[in-house]
Amino acid sequence: MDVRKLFRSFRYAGKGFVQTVRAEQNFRFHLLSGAAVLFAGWLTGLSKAEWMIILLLIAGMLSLELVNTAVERVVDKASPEPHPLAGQAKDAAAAAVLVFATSSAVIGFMIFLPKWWNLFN
Ligand SMILES: Nc1ncnc2c1ncn2[C@@H]1O[C@H](COP(=O)(O)OP(=O)(O)OP(=O)(O)O)[C@@H](O)[C@H]1O
Repeated sequence: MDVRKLFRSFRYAGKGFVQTVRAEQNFRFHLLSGAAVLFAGWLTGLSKAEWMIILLLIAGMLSLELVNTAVERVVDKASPEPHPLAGQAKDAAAAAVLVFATSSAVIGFMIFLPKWWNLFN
């Protein structure tokens, strides 16, 4: 196993993460939202299973946003001029983010709302 190659891959991944934080407002929004959900989870108190679901949703959301950014970059490079297929590729990637964000929000409310309800009743 080539350990240097492995570390190089980690470095490239870190670079991609930092570049996306700098360039993409949506990604910064999702990062902040994820941090807010973690804080809310800490305040509310979650079971181990609930923490695993929340962590999976946050990681999934951030990963999808990174892939969406990659699609945008590739499309911009491959098709700088407007083209219906280029538009469809970007719209499909954006739709993937929206589908995951919506289901994550619903699952998040299903976890948090009953706890908050019990807290205030
Ligand atoms: N090369 C293209 N050909 C056809 N339509 C495009 C093209 N580039 C972008 N579009 C259309 O414009 C929309 C917005 O694209 P754009 O790349 O500007 O995304 P954005 O939402 O502004 O992303 P960001 O602000 O994260 O860069 C796309 O979803 C697509 O419908």
